[in-house]
Amino acid sequence: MTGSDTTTPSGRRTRLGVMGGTFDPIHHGHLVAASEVQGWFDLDEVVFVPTGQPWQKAERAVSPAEHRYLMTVIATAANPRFTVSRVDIDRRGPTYTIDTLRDLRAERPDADLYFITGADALTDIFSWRDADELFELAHFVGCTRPGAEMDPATLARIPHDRVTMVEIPALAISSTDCRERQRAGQPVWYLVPDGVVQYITKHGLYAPTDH
Ligand SMILES: Nc1ncnc2c1ncn2[C@@H]1O[C@H](COP(=O)(O)OP(=O)(O)OP(=O)(O)O)[C@@H](O)[C@H]1O
Ligand SMILES: O=C(O)c1ccc[n+]([C@@H]2O[C@H](COP(=O)([O-])O)[C@@H](O)[C@H]2O)c1
Repeated sequence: MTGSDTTTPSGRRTRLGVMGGTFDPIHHGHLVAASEVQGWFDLDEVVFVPTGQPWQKAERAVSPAEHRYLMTVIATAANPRFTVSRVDIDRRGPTYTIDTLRDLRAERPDADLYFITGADALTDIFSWRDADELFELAHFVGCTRPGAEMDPATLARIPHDRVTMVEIPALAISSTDCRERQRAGQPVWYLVPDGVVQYITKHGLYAPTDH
């Protein structure tokens, strides 16, 4: 190993977790998953990357990117290892993870990338753009959550040294559930960080008429 590619005090390459999501809104399931994977792989940093245009969610209205970006900043602000990137929201057009990983690699050539995703999202990975190339750019970490186990046939198609499944504490929270609760006037306290509850209220997100 040469001096130019070692950037941590221990001499190993930097490990950068990448947590991509629509985050409409970000919730404690996302934060626990990122925190667990950070510890599991001893990641130096986890960068949260809100999607610009999530093309596979085109059938439903998604909140404006700036709202989703700011809620992600609020939710991650207290953790010194968590950061937020604008690469996907500042790129025009549909968001593809292949572009996310290329952009982050250009920004951080010193780092090994670990893309963190839910098992449900990982099950669909061969429908993503340039799927086979994704595994050359990052190690994939699939988080299982209740009701979202990984399809074994899909798992078998991923190069075995480029994917790890991690069982995280069961947090059956989804953004869909948070939006529906807010629309129904039910509390979202403790499902999302306090600052995100306040942001949702302040900006009138997920109002009853807003579907
Ligand atoms: N409770 C959870 N535990 C672990 N991973 C999760 C959890 N909720 C979401 N994820 C994962 O986080 C990533 C980003 O998720 P996303 O922003 O789409 O949230 P979501 O709750 O699945 O949203 P929606 O209900 O709107 O589809 C995805 O890879 C998803 O699988
Ligand atoms: O690259 C693709 O074609 C692709 C298709 C669907 C989802 N993704 C990524 O998967 C992550 C989770 O997406 P989502 O829609 O479940 O929030 C997020 O980073 C998306 O950009 C990527």
